[in-house]
Amino acid sequence: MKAAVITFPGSNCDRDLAVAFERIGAEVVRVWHKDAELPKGIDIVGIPGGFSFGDYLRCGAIAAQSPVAAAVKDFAGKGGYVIGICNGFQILTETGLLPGALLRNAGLKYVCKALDLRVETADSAFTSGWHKGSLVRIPIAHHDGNYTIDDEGLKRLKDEDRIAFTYADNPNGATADIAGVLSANRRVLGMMPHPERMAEPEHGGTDGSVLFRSLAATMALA
Ligand SMILES: NC(=O)CC[C@H](N)C(=O)O
Repeated sequence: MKAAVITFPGSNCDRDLAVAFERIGAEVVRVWHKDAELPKGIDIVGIPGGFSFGDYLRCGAIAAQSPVAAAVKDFAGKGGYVIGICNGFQILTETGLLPGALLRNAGLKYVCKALDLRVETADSAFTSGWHKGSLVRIPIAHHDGNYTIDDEGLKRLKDEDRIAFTYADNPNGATADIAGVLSANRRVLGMMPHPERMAEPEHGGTDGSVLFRSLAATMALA
């Protein structure tokens, strides 16, 4: 399995995401935001958390205009797997690869804590290691995590079983408690919580590692 991890000016979880991929045996190639092409032969792109371009304009808006974003759109358009975590999720909504938008937290404060998520579907390469309804503990760290989508978009996500995770106790005002969503082909995941920060016993828990192990199992079968 070969993973590309992208770094933007202001990314701060790129190394952590690379380590999480390496722990499942993946070869990781680091990609700079100015690269207009992704490395050959990759199975998945990881867009890490952080504060790309200082969160100016809107979180993820400038990153979504970078040369690498066009390459990621092309990769996803051909059925490639992409995971965007936190700022990565914000970037994926800004590119249009995922629906909805991440607005300022309802409480207007940066929230940084571990909390419980409910796995809403096990039908994806990212969540197949859990059961629908599993409760998992994974941390959040954001000020713009208030996932917002109109009624029609929400209905579509529900009808197509594309809500990956919800918050057990909504920390940011997100529509329908949504913490993570899948693309229509189920190969692009965006999520505000950080599975790479809860992936080793030293992190205080290993629930996040299930996501990476699910991916490894899918890739092994491919
Ligand atoms: N941890 C992160 O990726 C932060 C995301 C984003 N910049 C926010 O604060 O909302």
